[in-house]
Amino acid sequence: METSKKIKFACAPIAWTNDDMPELGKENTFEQCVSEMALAGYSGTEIGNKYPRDPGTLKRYLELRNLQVASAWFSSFLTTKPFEETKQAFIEHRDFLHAMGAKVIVVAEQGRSIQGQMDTPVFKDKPVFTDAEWDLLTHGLEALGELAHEKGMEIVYHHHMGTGVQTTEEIERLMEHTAADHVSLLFDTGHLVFSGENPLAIFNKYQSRIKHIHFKDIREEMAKEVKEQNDSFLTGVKKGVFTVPGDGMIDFHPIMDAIVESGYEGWIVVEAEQDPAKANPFEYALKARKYIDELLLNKELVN
Ligand SMILES: O=C1C[C@@H](O)[C@H](O)[C@@H](O)C1=O
Ligand SMILES: [Co+2]
Repeated sequence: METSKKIKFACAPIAWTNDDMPELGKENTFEQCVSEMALAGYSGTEIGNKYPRDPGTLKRYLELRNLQVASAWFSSFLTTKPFEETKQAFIEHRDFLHAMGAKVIVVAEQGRSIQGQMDTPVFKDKPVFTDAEWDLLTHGLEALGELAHEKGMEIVYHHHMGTGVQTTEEIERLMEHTAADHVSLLFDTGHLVFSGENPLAIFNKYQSRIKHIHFKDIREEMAKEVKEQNDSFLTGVKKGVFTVPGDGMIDFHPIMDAIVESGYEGWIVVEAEQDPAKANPFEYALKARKYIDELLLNKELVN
């Protein structure tokens, strides 16, 4: 089997410092984070709160370590705020990512999201969008897609636990009601399996629209406990629901095979948020890199 060299591997800073819960990893510095990513064998990074926001400064730190910017998260509020507010914030984010050389912009709708609420049960109380909210979301995303095109970029929509686009049906509705050339999809293995979806089926169905990938694994017992005990998303993260690929219940072999066979070109980002005091980020980044190398074994590299 052949692997395009155009698949690149990145690491997300969330394993070092968690932007959703800044107390997790507050002792870890930006320079430690990017140095350890590079040392573990990754060629890219996403962007966290501790990263310098000035493109020139950030480039200098990253170039020293041969790291590129894969992308960065953007929270949209298309269902709950006037479009202009999301638009202005999006343009600022787009321009920063463009200056950093990224090609895709991660977008996740946060209208009525419970992903940041410490005490709201993630399985019981996730939002379910009304028809009117779906219209606001799909039309707004298409408009953001057009704004991204102005800079030769794409938006990649991040389905996410505790939001209005989490389940297979919700992802399908989003894909069916948005134009393929305006709205692409981010494929996050951890969120799909945590939610009870079939990641391989989603990948196979939407491979032509998937332009960014997050790899994370699930500790099965913890996921079960979060559901049974009505925990929030953040409590789940603290308990250790997520871990790096190869350390949990997901078999990444058929997933990697499907990605390679599809001719995917872009980033695969190892993004496994857990408490850095319990799971040393450098150790886990290395572990994931080793597992990915095993997944790619016997796959011939071509240009
Ligand atoms: O891509 C992501 C960004 C994080 O902030 C988020 O909570 C995490 O779960 C994720 O998948
Ligand atoms: Co993700």
